[in-house]
Amino acid sequence: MTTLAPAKTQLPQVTHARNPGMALDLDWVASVQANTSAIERRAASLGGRRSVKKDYQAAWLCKAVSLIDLTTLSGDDTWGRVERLCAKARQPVSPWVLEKLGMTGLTVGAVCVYHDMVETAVRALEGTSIPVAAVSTGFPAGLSPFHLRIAEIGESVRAGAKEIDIVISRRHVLTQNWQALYDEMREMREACGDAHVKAILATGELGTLRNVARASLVCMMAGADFIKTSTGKEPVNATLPVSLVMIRAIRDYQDRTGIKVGYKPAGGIAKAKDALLYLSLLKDELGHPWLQPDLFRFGASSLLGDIERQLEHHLTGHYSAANRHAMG
Ligand SMILES: O=C[C@H](O)COP(=O)(O)O
Repeated sequence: MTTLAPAKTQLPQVTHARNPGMALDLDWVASVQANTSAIERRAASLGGRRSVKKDYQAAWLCKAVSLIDLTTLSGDDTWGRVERLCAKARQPVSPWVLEKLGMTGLTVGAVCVYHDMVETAVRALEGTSIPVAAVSTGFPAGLSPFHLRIAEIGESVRAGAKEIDIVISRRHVLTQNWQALYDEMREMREACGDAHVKAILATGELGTLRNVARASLVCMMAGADFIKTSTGKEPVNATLPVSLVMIRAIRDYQDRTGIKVGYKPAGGIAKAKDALLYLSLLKDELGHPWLQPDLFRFGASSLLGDIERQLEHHLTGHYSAANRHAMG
């Protein structure tokens, strides 16, 4: 695996490239393979290696911050919690860290909340360019009546969400009903209007890596702007093997259509070193264009806390008492 070179200190704004999609190509879907043992071997080889030289680490950790969809998706979310999250999204790391690194204007990629919290988040982020992402469509199971899932997307867009994270019907994948998956995704895409759409595959519930690869492809054909691993609520969420499969599906889709689709691993990514591993994997497999918020996000509720601790350690050589306490 190659190491990451120094990260640029000037951070780009989020722009939203769109995937127009294409007609469902069932022959292409049928031809998709996934060699599980080769994928698992490759994923295992990634874990043990340093992905970023020590000197570049702080800048890359800040880069990772700019790629986070800072998330709260809990049944006990309150408006106050969402407002605090948005304050953190505006200023994710201390000003002295940015000053030391010669950076300005670092924010997270987006704030991700349930539909009910969209208006609060939009208000709390006023004056910034940080988009609000809503998990709509009966998140996390996606089993509410279809017309209600479509209506929920419309409500979230009207409330100000610029990004909609939809969940697919896992049963369409498990029964290999690619037409149904395509039609569902297409209709959800249309309901999003100008909002950016991320398709959550819930890969931990799809059975095989081949199913993950095929579902990725069908969602991209139907116009998903991003494909996302998980809701964070499945027993198994983002993993490296699943990421390899989805990233390679994105690469194949781009090779054939010229269209770049984004990738969002989500669920259980809580360590700074894992974030760097994902960035390194992305650079190896897709190249630099994907290391930007319009083509890559981490869906994460607690990653930022660990990145802050690692930045502090990196820049001062020690952890403060507060951070030692937070680490347990
Ligand atoms: O989409 C984001 C995930 O729900 C976040 O999962 P996490 O709480 O394990 O970081």
